[in-house]
Amino acid sequence: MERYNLIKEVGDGTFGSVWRAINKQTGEVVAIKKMKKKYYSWDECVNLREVKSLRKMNHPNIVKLKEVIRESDILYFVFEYLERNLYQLMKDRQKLFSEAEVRNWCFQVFQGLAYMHQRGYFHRDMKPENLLVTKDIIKIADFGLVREISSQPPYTEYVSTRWYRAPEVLLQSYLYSSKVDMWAMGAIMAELFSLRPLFPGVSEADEIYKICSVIGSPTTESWADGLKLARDINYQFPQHAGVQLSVLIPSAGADAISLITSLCSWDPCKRPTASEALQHPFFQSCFYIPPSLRTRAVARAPPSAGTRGALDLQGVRRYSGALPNSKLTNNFTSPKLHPPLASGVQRKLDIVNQDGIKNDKSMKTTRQPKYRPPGKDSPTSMNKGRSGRGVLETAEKLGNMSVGTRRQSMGQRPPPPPMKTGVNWIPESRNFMLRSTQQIPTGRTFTRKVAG
Ligand SMILES: Nc1ncnc2c1ncn2[C@@H]1O[C@H](COP(=O)(O)OP(=O)(O)OP(=O)(O)O)[C@@H](O)[C@H]1O
Repeated sequence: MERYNLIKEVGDGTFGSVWRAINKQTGEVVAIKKMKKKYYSWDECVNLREVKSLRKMNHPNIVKLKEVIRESDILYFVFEYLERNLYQLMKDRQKLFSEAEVRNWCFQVFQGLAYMHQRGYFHRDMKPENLLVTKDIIKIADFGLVREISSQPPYTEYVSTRWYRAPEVLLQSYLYSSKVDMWAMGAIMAELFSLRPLFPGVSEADEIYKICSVIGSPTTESWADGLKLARDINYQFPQHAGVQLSVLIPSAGADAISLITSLCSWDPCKRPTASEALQHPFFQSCFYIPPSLRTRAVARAPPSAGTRGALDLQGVRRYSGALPNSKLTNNFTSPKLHPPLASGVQRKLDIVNQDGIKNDKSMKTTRQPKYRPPGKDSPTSMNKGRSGRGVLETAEKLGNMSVGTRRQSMGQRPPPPPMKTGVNWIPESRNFMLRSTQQIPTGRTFTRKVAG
């Protein structure tokens, strides 16, 4: 760690604090995540999901893990640095993003997701804070909860941040899939358009209530498996007709509404895959630029979601035309805006901003209340879903609360050193190496609050 100068703490997550740092040798700016838990052997470290999955991923829209360092039983991840996360961008925003901006970001994120899912992983904690942005480029970060698709269910940890949590996870299905990331993307897309969360539940039960209020309660047609899942735990969905998303998100065009609708389908099977989403008409004006061409492209066009200006790039493939399925149809029927949806949400943010200034004021935009997303439901970030709670307890909790509450490039590297205690390494795909340091001071703690 003596190779790095730590500049400033830029994030404080469940598992670690993140610092902006500079590599003294190369001058490169990096992000260093100092894990909160202690690691007493390398074996423990290499088995971490974040390490195992990120080692295998090399994609322009997935944050690069450059190096892993273990020193004095503290584990540090060295990532490429990105300027801001999407939540920070939205929080500071005074006017709505243009559709072109939303399209460009989403196109890139879906490319990252398509790559990840095709490589056999799903993220499980997609949220604006985990999408990092530098200029036009957006990358998926935080692989702490990533899962191998081939891993055997049941998945007993209760994952993801509430507002972006898929209904099957809320209902504690043992069998969820990469489609949980697609649900989250629907919610994130809507939020990018409106600068307010689509399903801002204040509890798990309220989360389901909010979802029902917006997309209408599930039916046999829309999610037969979900009704069965609910029956199995003795849970009754609150009954709502739903609203027109186009009314709720007036700044989104018809194609965007169609894609959000499709992503936020009750039934995971009815949500498009990431690759299918890339083919949606919403992205008709986007051009896929293969990663190998992106360095060349970057000087002339946004790197991942090319605009028409990128047409002359060699090797550019155009996605166009509608998907040949009915999943993309907006099938909302009720024009009635449910009262909770109109009320908005008031939250407080208590976090250090980019300039290191602690901000605990209520966040407000000119158009709607600013907000602070919830943390995960437990301090450890994962609730032990079924292991700590029986299904009856879960149903009771959901029932009681819903009814009546209204419901990261390194230069030349030496060959990989042997992995042993006290030796640091860099993932194989990016070469390994190790040093030692003590430079990261004990992390300060920032608290986040959700007001009211
Ligand atoms: N590569 C990076 N470049 C710049 N900032 C980063 C980087 N990685 C993380 N951050 C910042 O640190 C925050 C927390 O990082 P991260 O999500 O990896 O930590 P975590 O402990 O896993 O958090 P969580 O509570 O979401 O699980 C991010 O929201 C982001 O603002």
